[in-house]
Amino acid sequence: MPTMIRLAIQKSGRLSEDSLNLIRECGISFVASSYKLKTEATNFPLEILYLRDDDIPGYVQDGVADLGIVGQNVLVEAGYPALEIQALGFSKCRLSLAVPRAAAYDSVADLQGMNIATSYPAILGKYLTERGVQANLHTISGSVEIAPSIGLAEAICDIVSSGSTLLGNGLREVETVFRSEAVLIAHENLSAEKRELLEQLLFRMQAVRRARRNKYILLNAPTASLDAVKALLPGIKSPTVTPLAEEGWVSVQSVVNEDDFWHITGQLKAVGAEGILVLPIEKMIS
Ligand SMILES: Nc1ncnc2c1ncn2[C@@H]1O[C@H](COP(=O)(O)OP(=O)(O)OP(=O)(O)O)[C@@H](O)[C@H]1O
Ligand SMILES: O=P(O)(O)OC[C@H]1O[C@H](OP(=O)(O)OP(=O)(O)O)[C@H](O)[C@@H]1O
Ligand SMILES: [Mg+2]
Repeated sequence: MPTMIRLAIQKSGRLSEDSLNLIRECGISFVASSYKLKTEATNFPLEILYLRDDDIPGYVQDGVADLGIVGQNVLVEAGYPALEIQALGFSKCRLSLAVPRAAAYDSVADLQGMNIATSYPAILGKYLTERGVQANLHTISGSVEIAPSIGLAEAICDIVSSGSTLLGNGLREVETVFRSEAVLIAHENLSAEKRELLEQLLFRMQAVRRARRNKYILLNAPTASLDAVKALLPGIKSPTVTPLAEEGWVSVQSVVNEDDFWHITGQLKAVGAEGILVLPIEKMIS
């Protein structure tokens, strides 16, 4: 039987959709069903396991799964940070300490002796110890933000993204303990065949991620402005320039980084560019 590589992803939750999208954008097809907890891809030797995210680091550490997609918060809390091989750029969030809105708070030293509710006792314990603070950590597995209002704790440490859960529960963020995003993790001793499959997957993931960070840009410019346009659009090697049917004009095609895009577009217009079109890129291979 040909070698298959086994990837564990979250069954349902904050990581699920982006994990499935990433696999699909890598050109891997499979039938996902909410009942089947294991599927095989039809066009790549990949088996997908759908699990609770907390279980994924342990399964990959033990080699039950070869690969996994999980938040760094869960990976570090489980004690296996060394399994990380690639940050994936989604599910970005932070683990923060928060106190009731009206509570006085100057510095982390104010947490000395307090009861703090969290689902991340290992990360929080290390953070407090490094700062010489001793607190009583109460480990709860969810709805942590409720703890102060029901008298369970005076502070909490939980995941924050927009901050609306804190706001809705009368809490204010006072310290960032840890920053997290989704990562690809791998078992440390993969066979040579599985390592080769991992390399192929990483190559595809990098092409997808580079494509997401860049846009394809097409524009018309007066030939007299070409040097100024070229200086703004370095492209992968250099921009493609073709003459237009109208004398004295050229069409320019290039790739721009999403972060620089609006800034560069303004400058292109200022040097005479017209008819600027911007298109998404599906894959980008260097
Ligand atoms: N609000 C958020 N914004 C961005 N990322 C988040 C947010 N909340 C959680 N995450 C990230 O997504 C991961 C999964 O979050 P989720 O809330 O789905 O976990 P869960 O409830 O523990 O799921 P499971 O049922 O699989 O145990 C978290 O560990 C974190 O890395
Ligand atoms: O800062 P915000 O944007 O409000 O996000 C933070 C909330 O998101 C997560 O919970 P989620 O909604 O995933 O529910 P869960 O507790 O069931 O995991 C996390 O546990 C926080 O409660
Ligand atoms: Mg979980």
